[in-house]
Amino acid sequence: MGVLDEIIVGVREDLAVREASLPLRELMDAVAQLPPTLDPMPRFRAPELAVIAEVKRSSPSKGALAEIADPAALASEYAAGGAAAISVLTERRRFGGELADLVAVRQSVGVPVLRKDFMVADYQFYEARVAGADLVLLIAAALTDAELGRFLELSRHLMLTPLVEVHTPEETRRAVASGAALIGVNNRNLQTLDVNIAEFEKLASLIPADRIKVAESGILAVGDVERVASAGADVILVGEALVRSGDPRRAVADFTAAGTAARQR
Ligand SMILES: O=P(O)(O)OC[C@@H](O)[C@@H](O)c1c[nH]c2ccccc12
Repeated sequence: MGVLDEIIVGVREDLAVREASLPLRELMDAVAQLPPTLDPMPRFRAPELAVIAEVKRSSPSKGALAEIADPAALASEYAAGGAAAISVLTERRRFGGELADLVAVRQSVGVPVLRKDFMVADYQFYEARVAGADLVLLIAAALTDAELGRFLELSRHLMLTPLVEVHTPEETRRAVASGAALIGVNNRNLQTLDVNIAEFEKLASLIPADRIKVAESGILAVGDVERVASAGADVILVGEALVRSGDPRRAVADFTAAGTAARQR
């Protein structure tokens, strides 16, 4: 079993516990009372490179990355640096996150918030919406075509913007065929955890011009930002480099400026 499959086993166990204490029916009732979500697409379509800045405590590949006692404070710094959106990892066992982090972040920033998790059941989408998410991640490698189609539909129904993540040519083809407007190339293979930012360069050419392209993972320095921006990234998703930077506001601003300049060359 690869790392992705192992993570999903744990995700399903944790999900069963939450579902037993808060039934889906109650989440569905709560959804009806919510204000509309924020639409990230206008900013993602702007000429400036967009940075999705991630709140990430640890990862299966690197272990502990940063303490992050106050995710809301970190997110405020990201927003002040010009982040187009904030990603919050809510997976507990391997990434040290929880849904409460997303609730706190939502209350502290005015930009769209992505629930970054392993979405495998309807329940998680209702949960994301009630917690205040505007976007959700759909990992093509973890979903059948039928599931992908169903979750895209459910996202639309809940006014959540889906980010469909791919890592192979075949997954890219599936994501394009699904009609997803926002497609992310994960430079990290989630089964082996190998990272190579050349993955974005390879797969970006398979994504039609009418979709928004996101480069995810392994973007550690300004040179990496320039490289993926030159290869056509509209958006970058960055965790490690920002949580370890010491000055997250500045780091987001620097990446945005470098990527924007590279796009204009
Ligand atoms: O910390 P990095 O290398 O900048 O990566 C951020 C983000 O791309 C990564 O956390 C990620 C991308 N896709 C995922 C799917 C699940 C968990 C995590 C991820």
